[in-house]
Amino acid sequence: MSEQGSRSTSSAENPPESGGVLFVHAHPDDETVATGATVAHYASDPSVHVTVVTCTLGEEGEVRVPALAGLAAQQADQLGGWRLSEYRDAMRELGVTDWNFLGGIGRWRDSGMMGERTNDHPHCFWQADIDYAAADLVRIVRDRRPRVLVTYDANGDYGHPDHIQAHRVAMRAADLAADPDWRPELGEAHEIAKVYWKALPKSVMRLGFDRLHNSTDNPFAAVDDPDDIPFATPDAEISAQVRASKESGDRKIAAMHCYKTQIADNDWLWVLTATLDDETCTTEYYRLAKGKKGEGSGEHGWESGLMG
Ligand SMILES: CC(=O)N[C@H]1[C@@H](O[C@@H]2[C@H](O)[C@H](O)[C@@H](O)[C@H](O)[C@H]2O)O[C@H](CO)[C@@H](O)[C@@H]1O
Ligand SMILES: [Zn+2]
Repeated sequence: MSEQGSRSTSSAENPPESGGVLFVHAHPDDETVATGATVAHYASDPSVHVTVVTCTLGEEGEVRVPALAGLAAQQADQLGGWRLSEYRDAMRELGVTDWNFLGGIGRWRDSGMMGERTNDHPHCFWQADIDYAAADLVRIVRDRRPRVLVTYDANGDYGHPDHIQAHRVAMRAADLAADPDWRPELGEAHEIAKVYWKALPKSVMRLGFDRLHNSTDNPFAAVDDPDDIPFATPDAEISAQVRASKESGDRKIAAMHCYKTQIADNDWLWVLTATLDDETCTTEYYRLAKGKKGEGSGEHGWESGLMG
């Protein structure tokens, strides 16, 4: 039994070098919104062990359910516990049993948006020493021995401090886990074969940008040209396109519905989901940051999965 979740298979059923995939995310809901269809896809594959590590409880988040407003950080400061319950429901919808919080539940606090006073909180993730925080992830890597790691790029996708820190800690842990001379008491060294960063192709960004143009809750309302949106990736730099099955897509949507405090019923994410076809919503993209690209196909030679 891992610290918080329970491993779906014992190491005997899940030999160390089998196709394990480790997702490292910053807040409860990122694993679903950013990679939920991919997580559900592999969680349904008996030959792949899925491990999710989330770095904070999301204590500084907004509360988009009026009746729960009192949970906010500036009031009862109980949002972290509430988001933990949302997270556990979402894990169930995605079919993930091996879920974990970095360093244990509550170890690292949500840092708030870049530049906010909360970035200085002594227990926030943005203040974490990288090697110190990475040690807990090395322990998980050396125990689960995944073939693939998925996290964010160096900008943390969109520049949130916890996302940037999740990238730094995940990449550092991948390096340290492979070094047999580094903290051998944390387990036998293990080298992760492939590292992917979640990515959004510019072509998909443009499609979403146009569809959101008339939405009342449009986070990109001030942007004139989708090419000015910094976190989209040129299609040619994308390595993998994971087209999830309808079942995995349905699991992603069900998991998104678990996060009522973060994704309100009128949220732009639902507007986008409603206006795009199912396949666009449940197709997720990745850039290969380390390792050998598997066989690709189509116009861009994209891989269709991560485990090749
Ligand atoms: C998707 C994600 O990473 N969400 C973070 C983010 O949430 C944003 C924040 O509440 C901001 O104030 C809002 O304007 C914006 O709409 C939200 O996406 O930052 C939160 C605080 O660190 C974090 O809890 C949330 O998970
Ligand atoms: Zn986040």
